[in-house]
Amino acid sequence: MDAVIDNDTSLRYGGLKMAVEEVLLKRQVNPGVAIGGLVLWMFVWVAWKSYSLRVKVDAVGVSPGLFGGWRAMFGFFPRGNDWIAEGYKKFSPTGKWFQIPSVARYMILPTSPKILEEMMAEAENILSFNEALADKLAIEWTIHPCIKHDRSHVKLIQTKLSQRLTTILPEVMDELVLAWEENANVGKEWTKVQISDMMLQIVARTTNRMFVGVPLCRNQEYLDNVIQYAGKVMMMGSILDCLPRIFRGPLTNPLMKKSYHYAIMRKHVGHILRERKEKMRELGEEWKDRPDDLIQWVLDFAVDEKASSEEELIARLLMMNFVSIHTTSEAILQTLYDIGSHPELQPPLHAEITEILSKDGMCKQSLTKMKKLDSVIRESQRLSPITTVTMVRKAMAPHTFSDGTHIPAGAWMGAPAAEIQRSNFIPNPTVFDGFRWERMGVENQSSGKAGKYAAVTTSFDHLVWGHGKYACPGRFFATTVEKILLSHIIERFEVRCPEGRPKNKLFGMACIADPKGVIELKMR
Ligand code: HEM
Repeated sequence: MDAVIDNDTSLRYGGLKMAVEEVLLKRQVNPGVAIGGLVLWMFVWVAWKSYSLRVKVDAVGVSPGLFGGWRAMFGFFPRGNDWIAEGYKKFSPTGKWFQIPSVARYMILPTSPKILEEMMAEAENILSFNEALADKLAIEWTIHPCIKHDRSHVKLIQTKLSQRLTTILPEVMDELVLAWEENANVGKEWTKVQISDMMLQIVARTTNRMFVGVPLCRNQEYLDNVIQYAGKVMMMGSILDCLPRIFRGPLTNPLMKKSYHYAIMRKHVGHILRERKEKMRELGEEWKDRPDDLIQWVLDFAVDEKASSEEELIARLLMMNFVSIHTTSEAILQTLYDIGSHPELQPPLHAEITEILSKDGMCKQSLTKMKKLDSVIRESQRLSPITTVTMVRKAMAPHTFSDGTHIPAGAWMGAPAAEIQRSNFIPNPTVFDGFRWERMGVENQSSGKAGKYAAVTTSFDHLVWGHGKYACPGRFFATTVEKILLSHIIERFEVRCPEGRPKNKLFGMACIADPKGVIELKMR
């Protein structure tokens, strides 16, 4: 299959090259002049973009001089997070905004909670979350235009997936345990485990038990395909986002072998989609016992012929895998690194988990009762969020905030989430204190505010999932999967990080758990 696609790609390249040469020959344009013109055009395009989107907000990370901002763009990946920390420290005491350069654009960051509230409340046609998300991941190219134009996948998560969470628990549990036992080979001796890749496999398989069921969720080719594709959307999306639109179409396939990944999906789910469609046609509303999985949900949510085409249905399946696998796996990895480097947390966690499971077994109520575990998960995400900037918005129209800050159409803004979460609204904010949220929950029990400190609860102080109407709709599912797997590990194993907590990799606005990090496990 790979070879076919490689041929396909080289044919496409060859075809493209010939077509370009033909046009240049016909118009008698020298190729050198054409390349020079293209470079000049790109230069003018970037200059025009920077000029039209300028805002009266202090910049951080920009060195002095005419091309300071441009030079700074290239420092964004290694230093972007340092700039945000520097800007937040400098400007948050006065509630001012600041901006940092990234390769694709400037990101404007308010520090005042009041402005964040205004930003969140603004209508989608003024400050758009969907446009920002679609641009950031070049979603029309990396996945499919239907994802941008029809947000039914969000509705599907909020309704079908959430309703199914309680009933699916035994299946998720079953798959997690099986996947863990098959991947981790740990006995009574301390055993070193490089956990990152293993966690991706386990989460992908478990998530797909819900999405596509058995046996497909255990098919290695299918799993590798959805894992690899999800990783590529993230990486290639950021590259394509930096380029003018006209380059995105021709470059997507060579960069990410999209047609190869779609072909693998067709191979594994194409026949299931066809069979289900046939049965839907045959039985219509009379088909009462239709399967309760993602494949059926995307079929049920498809409103017309185009939306129920194989291509768009596969795009939805890939999108769901993209939003769930790496995010959830990263969060589990970060929590395991924190638990392993704080051995004092393990006896109370173990006691809580064994007591609850021995009384009630694994069910939704048991997971809700695991307050210590919930607290550790929230604390881990607070200090190691998957992205250090959330609530990103793209201005679709010029907008002036209540403090007089004017934002032109096309400018981008977001909340400096990681810095807000490390600020002084809690004691010792830079220290990892695993049970702080459980204690705060107990203190606030009488006022009925205990839920305020749960891992899934968002606020302007806790932005790991975003906040407001676009907050992550998958956070209930993700936290459920996290709790099941972590409680299984803690119940059976001791965990330690012999070389200290593996350090996070900060890259632009991303915060990634060390993929080479090692933990040690020993059966209790
Ligand atoms: C620990 C795991 C996860 C983390 C940390 C996470 C985080 C986020 C964040 C930060 C956003 C953007 C919100 C904003 O910036 O305002 C988001 C959006 C989103 N997440 Fe998650 N997520 C996780 C798991 C999941 C899962 C498991 C699903 C699906 C089942 C999911 C589905 C989505 C979707 C569809 C959006 C876009 C929402 C929209 O378009 O309105 N996420 N997530």
